[in-house]
Amino acid sequence: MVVMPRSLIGCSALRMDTGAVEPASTGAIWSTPSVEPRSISIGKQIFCNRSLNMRNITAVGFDMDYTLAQYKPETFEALAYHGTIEKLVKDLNYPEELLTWQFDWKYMVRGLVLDKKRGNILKMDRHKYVKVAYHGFREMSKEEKVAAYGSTLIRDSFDEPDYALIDTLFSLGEAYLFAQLVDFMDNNPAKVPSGTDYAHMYRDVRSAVDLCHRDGTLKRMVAKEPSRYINEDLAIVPMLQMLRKSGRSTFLVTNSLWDYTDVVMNYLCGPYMSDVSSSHNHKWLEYFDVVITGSSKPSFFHDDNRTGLFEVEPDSGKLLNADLQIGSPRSSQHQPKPIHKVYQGGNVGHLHRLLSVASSSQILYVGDHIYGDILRSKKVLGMCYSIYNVSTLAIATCC
Ligand SMILES: Nc1nc2c(ncn2[C@@H]2O[C@H](COP(=O)(O)O)[C@@H](O)[C@H]2O)c(=O)[nH]1
Ligand SMILES: [Mg+2]
Repeated sequence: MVVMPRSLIGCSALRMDTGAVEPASTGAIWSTPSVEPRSISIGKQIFCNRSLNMRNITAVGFDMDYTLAQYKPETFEALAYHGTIEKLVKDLNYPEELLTWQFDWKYMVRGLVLDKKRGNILKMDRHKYVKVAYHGFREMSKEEKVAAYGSTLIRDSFDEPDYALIDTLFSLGEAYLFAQLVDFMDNNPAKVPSGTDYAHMYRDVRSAVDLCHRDGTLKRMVAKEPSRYINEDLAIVPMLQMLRKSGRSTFLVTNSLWDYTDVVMNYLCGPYMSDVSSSHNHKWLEYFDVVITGSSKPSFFHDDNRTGLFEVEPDSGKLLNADLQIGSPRSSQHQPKPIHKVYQGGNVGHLHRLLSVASSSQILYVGDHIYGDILRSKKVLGMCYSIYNVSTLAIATCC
């Protein structure tokens, strides 16, 4: 029997496995405590909002970061948090005392919304009614909430540019830092750079976080010691093997670039590979038919996306022009699969050709990002999409 990888089950499973005890003061404010004790651990429960006939699925694909690779928030998000503070202090003139701040990785959860202008953190229901609102770390009264967000009849869109959605686990650190900065500015207005308001602080945090992802602050550290930042998951390889044995193609589409993807996937598939010591061991590629790195999701899923596709030479990382046949694939029988399997860029049309699938409805894609991985693809293409680790729930499939 193949066990569902922990990475595809939900982050609460991950927390339980670490043995961490939830402090009463944190983590609970955004969620309703469960009334009954569960006899089955959350890591083994399966949730779904509709069924999917796997008989129609010929290719199953995965996102990498926070889908196959479950980062340890206590180390990975803390790294991002401290890296961001360093940039705020060194490059953007924030006071040095920020360097002593600590990050509570259990405090924020996905699904929250930041009100950039007012410095508030909101939890709302599906009708966009603000249920819980904090200004920094202070809970707002009902009167304050009504004054800011109106009565039940008037709804804001709660969207960009005035609001930011905390919709990936990558955003937990920046949401926490934003709340800290709001409190800090309220209490020490003279200590923040002049002309700064809440929205300005949010922009500073966002650009510092963005830089941490781009300049190697995070990826260099993960590459040095993957086990410190990523949970080992022994169920990933058997799951991929099971899918391939069933005759389905498997693929990876990630926004990470090749060098980092290779590090992370080597680590995740490492226990199943004979020689993980070699940095040029790309044995993990045998578990996939196609690997697309630097995919720039969500635009990867736009049907009008004209981003070029490159072949990646795995040993050197060199990019070569990819020579794919033009035209749409007609049927899976007539299209020989290309022999190269690592690519950068491209779009969903290239993916179809590489997999030799004629229709998006034959593809199941598993991702963690509700907008980047799921909504975009489903809305634009009608691809068969699946979310496995949405918040602490697990599986939602939609065709
Ligand atoms: N430049 C930025 N990159 C970011 C940010 N948040 C996450 N990331 C990077 O995106 C990919 C996600 O890959 P996927 O496998 O989930 O498609 C990974 O490399 C992250 O480091 C950001 O704010 N800015
Ligand atoms: Mg991801």
